[in-house]
Amino acid sequence: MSTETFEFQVEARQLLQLMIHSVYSNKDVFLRELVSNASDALDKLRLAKLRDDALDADVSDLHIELEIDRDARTLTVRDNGIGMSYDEVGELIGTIANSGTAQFLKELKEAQDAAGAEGLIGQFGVGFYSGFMVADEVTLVTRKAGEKQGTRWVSRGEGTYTLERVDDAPQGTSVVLHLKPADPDNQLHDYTSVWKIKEIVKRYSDFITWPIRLVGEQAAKDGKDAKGGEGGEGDDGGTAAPETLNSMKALWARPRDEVSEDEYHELYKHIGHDWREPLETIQLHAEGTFEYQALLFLPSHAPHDLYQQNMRHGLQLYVKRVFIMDDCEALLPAYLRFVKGVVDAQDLSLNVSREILQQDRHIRMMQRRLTKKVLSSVKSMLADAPEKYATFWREFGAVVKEGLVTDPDNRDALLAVASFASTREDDGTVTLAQYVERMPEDQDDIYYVTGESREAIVNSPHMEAFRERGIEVLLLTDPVDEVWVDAVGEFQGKRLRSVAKGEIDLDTREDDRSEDEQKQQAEAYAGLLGWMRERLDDDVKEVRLSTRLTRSPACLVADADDLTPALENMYRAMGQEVPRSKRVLELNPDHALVKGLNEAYGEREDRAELADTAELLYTLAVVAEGGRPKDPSRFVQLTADRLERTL
Ligand SMILES: Nc1ncnc2c1ncn2[C@@H]1O[C@H](COP(=O)(O)OP(=O)(O)OP(=O)(O)O)[C@@H](O)[C@H]1O
Repeated sequence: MSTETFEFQVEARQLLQLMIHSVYSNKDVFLRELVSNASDALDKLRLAKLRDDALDADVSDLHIELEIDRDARTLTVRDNGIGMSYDEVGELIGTIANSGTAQFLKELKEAQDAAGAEGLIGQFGVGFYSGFMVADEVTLVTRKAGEKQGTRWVSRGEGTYTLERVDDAPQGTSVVLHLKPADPDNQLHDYTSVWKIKEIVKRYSDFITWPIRLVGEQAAKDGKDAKGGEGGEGDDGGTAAPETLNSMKALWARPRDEVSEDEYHELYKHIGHDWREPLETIQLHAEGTFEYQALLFLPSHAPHDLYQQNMRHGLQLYVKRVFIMDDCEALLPAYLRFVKGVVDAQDLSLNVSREILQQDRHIRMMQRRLTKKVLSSVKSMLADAPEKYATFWREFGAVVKEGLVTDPDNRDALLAVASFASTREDDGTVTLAQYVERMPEDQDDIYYVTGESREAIVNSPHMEAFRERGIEVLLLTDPVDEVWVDAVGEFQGKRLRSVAKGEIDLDTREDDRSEDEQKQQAEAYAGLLGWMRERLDDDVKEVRLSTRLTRSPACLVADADDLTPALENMYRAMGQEVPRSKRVLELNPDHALVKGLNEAYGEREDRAELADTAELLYTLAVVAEGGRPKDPSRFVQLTADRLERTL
């Protein structure tokens, strides 16, 4: 058979280099990764056979084998699972499909220290490549279930790999690692040691639901040594039955006090494809007519693909201990798509499909229950483990808030755990309940401001009167914030109000201007305001005096039920037609520029010059809220012209 040589895709090559020069200090985990892949392959074969009994594959003794050959210095990880076709090997092993990988590699390069790199590496599909941490050559032989011919893949991890068709491949996949010399100073242990392999399996893969067997001469020999026998050269001991190294206990079915945190964490890493510890473990046993067990994990970091359509969900569905599917999106609402774990149901058909799940009444009940359980766990974190909660909310808050719009049934539970940056908090966040609690008695509404970043909004003109009066304002900077505040509307009877919308009437609070004075002022400005409205007719629907401003000359506000510019843009980005809504220009009657303009308006007949100033004032308001002037060069020209006159 001919052997073809191929080049790794660029990203794959970069990742391999990282593996070879090992950014990851704990090299033992390579075995966990290979066993994890083998276990997935067995799950897939069992399922494929279940769906198609005619599939030419033997599922009578599905298992994983580990074989040590000390003389050849090889360790083999073998499964009799689904296998891969010739093309699949090239696609799956030669390239990296994960779109976040480029981003990951960039970040990895930027991560100065090894700890940072270790943290990053766990998020990506580097599983198989981790073999190159301990081996200088890897050979993979595989045969896809139902196919006659197999494939051999060989690589030294240096840019190329070879592929060759083979006739005598057994069912499944075997990965032969040609081990590097042991180097204990760099945590590169001797992986031909039976003791070491047993230890690693016990630590990282005990819960794997398939038997992991130690086979071959070395196993028998060392096993005998351990029992006190002479062992030694020439004793082949090959007749001993293979030993199963893992307990295979489904962790989700065991009482919580019998399982250590470490064991849970290893399961999380297996199903979550994450090398880091989870933030929280949540267990649920539902008894009754529809029985199921769930073991859910909240990760400690948001994955890179959290906002991508094809994001890999981390929920696995089992039916009576049989793995049915990965990425089971029907079990939790989309706003909890980052939750990983296992749900094992007793009374579902093994043939259940995604389409059926979407409509199944029991699944919907399960989804409701699991959602409530996750939200109540977050609530407990908020109350009892504020730092954990802070991490959770920093990583996932923006996604969870989607639920405020899409899941009205759980809105109260979501509002109870949601928290927000605020003008009163430098780093931390405040919940709505806390906000209301510390609101002064004469304040009726909950105020918020939306925008791209804290820096961009905290000093916006709209905030001036609030700052002056010490009124707390929530700083909402996630795109979804614009949407949920409208959908939710109020909390504990208090309206949620944007500081940039509608007329803000802070006058019920002690005001420094009497009503008479206000009236006089209104009359004094009436002419200017009317004239400006006409001049700026293309952009604004009203020009009025402001109660918001203390330092800036002008700002733009929307009417209470108008869309904000950010929302308009969002709808347009989604392809919806929305008319551009004109806004209201508010002027600060205490600002010298506005006063001067009003006087000039009263005195001058020729208003051409004033019209330019009015336009400038409007554009300043646009710029102040982070917008772009409609005609930037004209704006610069007008400004430069006026600056020049001040010299
Ligand atoms: N033993 C195996 N049997 C069958 N297919 C395998 C085996 N090992 C790997 N594969 C295939 O190769 C793909 C890539 O494996 P790899 O370990 O690089 O990443 P992964 O398992 O998808 O992700 P992660 O590393 O995050 O677990 C797998 O998704 C699987 O389709």
